[in-house]
Amino acid sequence: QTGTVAANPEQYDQAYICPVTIGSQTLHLDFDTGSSDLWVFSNLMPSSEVDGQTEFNTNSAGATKKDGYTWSISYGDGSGASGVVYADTVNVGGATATSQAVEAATSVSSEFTSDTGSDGLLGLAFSSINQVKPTPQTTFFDTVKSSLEAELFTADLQSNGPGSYTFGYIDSSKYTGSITYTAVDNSQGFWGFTAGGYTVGGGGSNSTGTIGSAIADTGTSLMYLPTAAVQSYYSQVSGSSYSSSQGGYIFPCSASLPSLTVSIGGHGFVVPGSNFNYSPTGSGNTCFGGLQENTGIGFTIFGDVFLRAVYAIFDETQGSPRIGFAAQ
Ligand SMILES: O=C([C@@H]1CCCNC1)N1CCCCC1
Repeated sequence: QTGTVAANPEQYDQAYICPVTIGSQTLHLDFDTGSSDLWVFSNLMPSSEVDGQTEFNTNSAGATKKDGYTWSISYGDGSGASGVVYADTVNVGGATATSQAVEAATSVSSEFTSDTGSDGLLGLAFSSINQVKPTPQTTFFDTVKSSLEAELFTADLQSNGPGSYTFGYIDSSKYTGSITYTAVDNSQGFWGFTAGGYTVGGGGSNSTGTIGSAIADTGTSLMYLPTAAVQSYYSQVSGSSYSSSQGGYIFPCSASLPSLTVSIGGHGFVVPGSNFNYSPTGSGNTCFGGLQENTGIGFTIFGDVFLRAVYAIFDETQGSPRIGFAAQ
């Protein structure tokens, strides 16, 4: 089988929301290659924590409670959720898991309550970091992958308009040129890979550094690189500065933004300058940068700002996982 589902950006491309059928309900979930739990708003939650989201009905005929199973997850951005576990049928654009662990929230943090466009998350990292106790559950991809035409999924994220995720096949209309594959280190449960040198701007203003180990995270809005690369980038942006009040680099919204070329698997991938204007700060006609420092996170994260510039293939067809990128 295969699946194809639209990936709809929230405001400022903050996250990408996809329709998922669970039993007879359709919920709109944030697909996240940086975590491994499929969790949903549910009827078990206090109404004070729900602001218009669709609630998974744990009393529906097809939902089977997994007695004694609980979950609790904390994300790097400080948000979190917790609850209990059911099994139900989950259909993502035609790819169907007949008995998928659906983690029904009993409580969510304020960040999720106020994210009114999302009814929960669908984790696409590795099942080794699933947070269900006493027994970790498989991700949707792990549950269905043996039934897929090919054991892979792809992400085509667009700015301000629908992109798509596919399960089981590569859509050759989504990219140009060839796909460059590189090995994945999943020892920490993420789609980890090694990135090489970077160049700011097309004018050969070459950097000397390399980026090193990184993760591909569709659930992270921005791109977080080592300080040297980030300072090198913003040194080419007139009027840019680090704002402690805004929590990152900002610049005049009228600034000209250079591209950033990153070498992965020996191929240079160009992120256009426009990708680095993330959103207005709300003051002084300044804008918040889509490229920020990775200090304090513990990871270099290739989030949506980077992923919008490529077609990404999350591939387990070779036995060992690999990730592929192609220009789009
Ligand atoms: O919790 C997260 C992110 C938060 C946003 C959604 N994706 C997961 N981390 C980033 C990857 C390393 C561990 C922390």
